[in-house]
Amino acid sequence: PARQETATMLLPPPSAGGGAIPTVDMSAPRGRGALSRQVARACAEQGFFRAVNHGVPPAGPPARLDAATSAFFALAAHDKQRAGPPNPLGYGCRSIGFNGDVGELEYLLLHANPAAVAHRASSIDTNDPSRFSSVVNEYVEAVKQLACDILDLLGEGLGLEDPRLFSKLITETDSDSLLRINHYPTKAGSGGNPAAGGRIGFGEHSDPQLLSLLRANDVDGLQVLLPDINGKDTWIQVPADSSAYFINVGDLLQALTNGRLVSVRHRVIASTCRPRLSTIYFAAPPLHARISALPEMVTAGSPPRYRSFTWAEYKTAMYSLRLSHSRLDLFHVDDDESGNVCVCVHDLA
Ligand SMILES: C=C1C[C@]23C[C@@]1(O)CC[C@H]2[C@@]12CC[C@H](O)[C@@](C)(C(=O)O1)[C@H]2[C@@H]3C(=O)O
Ligand SMILES: O=C(O)CCC(=O)C(=O)O
Ligand SMILES: [Fe+2]
Repeated sequence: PARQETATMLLPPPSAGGGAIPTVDMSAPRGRGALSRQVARACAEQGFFRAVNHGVPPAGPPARLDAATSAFFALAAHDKQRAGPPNPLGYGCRSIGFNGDVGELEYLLLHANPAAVAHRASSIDTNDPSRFSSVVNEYVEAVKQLACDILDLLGEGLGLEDPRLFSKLITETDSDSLLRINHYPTKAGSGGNPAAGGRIGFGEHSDPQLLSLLRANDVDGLQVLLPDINGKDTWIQVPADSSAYFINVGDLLQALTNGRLVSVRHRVIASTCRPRLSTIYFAAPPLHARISALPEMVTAGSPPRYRSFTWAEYKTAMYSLRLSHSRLDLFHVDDDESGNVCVCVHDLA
């Protein structure tokens, strides 16, 4: 079996990432066309970018959510456990998913719809659950708007017949989007010594959904796996920036675009001296949404790479697998099959 990273393993130093990670100014200083091409290019080449001037005021919903979630993580362990164990939603500590993955973190995983948030809030903030719900809901609204803007830019940049197709998937009332808040505490006893060694905070993986929008405090730790100039995959350190959103392509966007956009692998190395707090919005379609390559993304030279599946089917597969599994591979069509489909598409054109 493949060797799994353990929570205490020492890791080779990552490369400094400043140059390799694209920054996108969402205020479109060079116009919307240039912006949509830049977003599409970053998602095709790196599957990852840093969004600045994104229009979500840091002192507004993000600050209120950070205050509410920090107050929760500061509670005594038995009070936090009222919101757990994760099923997979709820409060979790160290254990990730159902298949034995662990990391040096605790977290809250919430369904992003208001009814689900209200249901959970009573076990998270026993004093004022409705305040907790409204803080989460206003954050979700703000970040969903940003997700829609980015998905529309992608639709335009890729030249889709319906450029709103991606954003429509996440604005459906039964969309399956999630909000995750991760807290990586410092290691007790390390004495704030940064040389104490890297610990796996959140192991290597790709995000299964369409698009993820991550905001974190000023503590480093996020790394993305990108090819270096010789094409060798290398872990790149993402410098912390609490004023930015870090955007990554998820597996579903890779499947819909027939591999034009890439679902980037990433991980978190927990700092030994300062706690990291990160919040990730995973934009997802409804469970019944069917995912297959868009006709614009299929050509004679680029036949369908993945067989069609629903988001519900994909979720069932993903929950049966370890975090590091490349789960999209399960849906890969073999070369013979894709050759046949390609002939059909060509004939119909
Ligand atoms: C080990 C697992 C945790 C995870 C479900 C899975 O079986 C494989 C995918 C994992 C992941 C990674 C991105 C997100 O943090 C997450 C919420 C998701 O949708 O897929 C987690 C899942 C989880 O923690 O439940
Ligand atoms: O906590 C982070 O900074 C990233 C975690 C992550 O990749 C995830 O929750 O899917
Ligand atoms: Fe992730």
